[in-house]
Amino acid sequence: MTRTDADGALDEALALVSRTPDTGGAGGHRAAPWLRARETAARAGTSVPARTHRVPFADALGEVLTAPLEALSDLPSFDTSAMDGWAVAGPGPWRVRPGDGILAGDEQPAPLADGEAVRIATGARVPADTTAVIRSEHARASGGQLYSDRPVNTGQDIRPRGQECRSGDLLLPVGSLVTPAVLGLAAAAGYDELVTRPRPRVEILVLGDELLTEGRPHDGLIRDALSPMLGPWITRLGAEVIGTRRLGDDPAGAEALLEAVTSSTADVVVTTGGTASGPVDHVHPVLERAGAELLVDGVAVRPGHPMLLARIGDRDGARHVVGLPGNPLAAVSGLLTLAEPLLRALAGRRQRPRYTVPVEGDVPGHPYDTRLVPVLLTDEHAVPLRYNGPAMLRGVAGADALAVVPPHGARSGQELEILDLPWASGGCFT
Ligand SMILES: Nc1nc2c(c(=O)[nH]1)N[C@H]1C(S)=C(S)[C@@H](COP(=O)(O)OP(=O)(O)OC[C@H]3O[C@@H](n4cnc5c(N)ncnc54)[C@H](O)[C@@H]3O)O[C@H]1N2
Ligand code: MOO
Repeated sequence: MTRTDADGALDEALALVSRTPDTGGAGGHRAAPWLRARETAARAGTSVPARTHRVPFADALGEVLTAPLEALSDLPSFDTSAMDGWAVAGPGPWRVRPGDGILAGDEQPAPLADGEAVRIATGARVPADTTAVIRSEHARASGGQLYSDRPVNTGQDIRPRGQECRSGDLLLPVGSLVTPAVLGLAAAAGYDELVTRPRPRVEILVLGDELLTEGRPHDGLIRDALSPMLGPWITRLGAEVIGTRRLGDDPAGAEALLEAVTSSTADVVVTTGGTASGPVDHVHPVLERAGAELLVDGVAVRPGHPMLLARIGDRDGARHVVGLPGNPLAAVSGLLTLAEPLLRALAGRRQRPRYTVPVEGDVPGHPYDTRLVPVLLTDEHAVPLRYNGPAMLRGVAGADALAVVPPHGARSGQELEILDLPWASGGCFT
């Protein structure tokens, strides 16, 4: 890049379309501070009453429990050998019981007599009156007698019934995220199905006449970069995407948008484009016609400042609309600022813990607004990436996270809040 190019790209990244504080791109409405916008989105989701369903394990993965996970039996449900070796009763040496010994899954074995030993496998039921299990590598059998190489402690290598839990114990509370480990625990505790909160349903509407669905850009037309990106991204945020549709900028597109925001079966309608105040920017007028309440109308963040969040209907039957700006990195900014906290809350999930990382190198800031900048994460630093202009995906496509840069920028080494990208955090089981 020449210096002039770099300056131009930076200006665009900062999107200095408005140099006045507190005005968003959305028709001069007051822009919400970035952090407050995220909190508003989270609160909007929390205010929607939770639904609940009973589903097989595969469908429960990634949802949260709406009923406590209580043990359906003691775990372990019988006194269990923790090692391959010998079950013994009383002090040694011991008489070896003839036969093959006891394997995992066998019926309850006959009790041991005092001074008796029987071969036993890991996971097998220990006979009544067993006082200890001796590992095979610590014992010698010879002439029908068993000898231990080392002192034997009462109870050693026996997992007593109920060691992990008693039947009825609370294993996990309501609100726990169903992870693969939770599925394992639930299976061990005797469950076949789980009672969870259904993931929020999302419909995606991509607005714009200039969008091509295949081939190379030509004649002023560009490829739709958002349809391929948003569905899988929103799925990884823990939602169920019920469809992605493209709508034109003409009156028919506006009517279809009105129909969708007023009667979609989705909990959340995500739109892209049309958030600004251009001649064919339909989102605001349509939301007004739909009687929507604008919860966030512009955010003091670059890129993405015209993003919005609206609610249609009362709390019990509320549907939310997240309006993402059309510029692709601005849309990513809206996803992380509004869609993610809203969807987490609607899914009953905790908001992600906040954390900071020192940034490598100085980062220019916007005079009034927060910036979100794609970064790579090393062991020590967040390294800002180039190609972070609002219309560019080149930076974020190679990024682990976005760094939150406060107004006026950051000095090298300054701690910046980090928003992990869903695939980098690896925290999504969808
Ligand atoms: N007078 C003003 N103009 C603009 C302002 C402003 O404050 N005053 N804000 C600018 C900013 S910042 C953004 S971001 C955009 C937001 O615009 P819209 O949400 O109305 O989006 P569009 O105008 O429809 O598109 C903007 C841009 O993005 C391209 N785009 C749209 N959809 C896609 C897609 N699916 N894939 C790839 N690219 C897409 C579109 O072609 C435009 O280039 O408004 C600025 N203007
Ligand atoms: O620059 Mo705009 O802020 O791309 O959303």
